[in-house]
Amino acid sequence: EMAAAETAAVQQAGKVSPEDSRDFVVLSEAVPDVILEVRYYSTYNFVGDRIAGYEQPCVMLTKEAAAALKEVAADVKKQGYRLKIYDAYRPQMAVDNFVAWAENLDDTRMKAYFYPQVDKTRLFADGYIDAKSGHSRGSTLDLTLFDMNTGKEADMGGVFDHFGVESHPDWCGDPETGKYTGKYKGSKQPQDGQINEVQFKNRMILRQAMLRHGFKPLATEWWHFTLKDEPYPDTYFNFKPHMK
Ligand SMILES: C[C@@H](N)C(=O)N[C@H](C)C(=O)O
Ligand SMILES: [Zn+2]
Repeated sequence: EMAAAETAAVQQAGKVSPEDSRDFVVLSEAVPDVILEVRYYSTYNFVGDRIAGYEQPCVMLTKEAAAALKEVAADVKKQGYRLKIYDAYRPQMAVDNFVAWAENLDDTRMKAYFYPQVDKTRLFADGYIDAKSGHSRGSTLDLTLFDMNTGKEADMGGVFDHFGVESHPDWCGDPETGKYTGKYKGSKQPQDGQINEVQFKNRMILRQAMLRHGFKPLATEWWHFTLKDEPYPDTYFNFKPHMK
């Protein structure tokens, strides 16, 4: 056990125990406007089972990330949307569950739904799942827009955790300029999975809102963002998400 002085020194150095949830908030309390669909608590995810550590249908983030997300929620609300959250803080034990699942190549129960074109052996190598995930640092989340006019999710031309090039933010357009091209990286005309201009623009509405309030994107997944100034860039937390 750590001596009190040692604990204080560790805290001062900006380090924190992976079990310490003190700086985390429950998202539905911090940002009541969000809609939750906790896919790793359910079995409708790329594994097909509830994921280790998800014992409550509860979503947590660092208080810093939640504060930024609250601004995003207000921003998109003015545009007629709410935020729908699929995952946020993810304990390391859940990521370890993904790794163990990936090692069992016989288990492809959910392939048709989540990685139809990508070989299971490539999911980590191609950047769709990380063995050390930003999600475990507590300031990363997966989300989409919910359109309040239609009462449905905005049409993104693809769904959360669809692992494949069709989910790359530069699929069929340039996310830097927001311009739709219908092509992949300016050249290849996609045979399958082409998204239309409305779908590309919907991805951009989400992306622009997230970037305006301090988040950065990921090159492989349009739904995934990390707080740029994340408070724990080196800590991979491992407590189970819980209502406080
Ligand atoms: C598993 C998927 N939802 C995801 O979060 N992928 C990124 C790359 C991660 O594992 O951090
Ligand atoms: Zn993610």
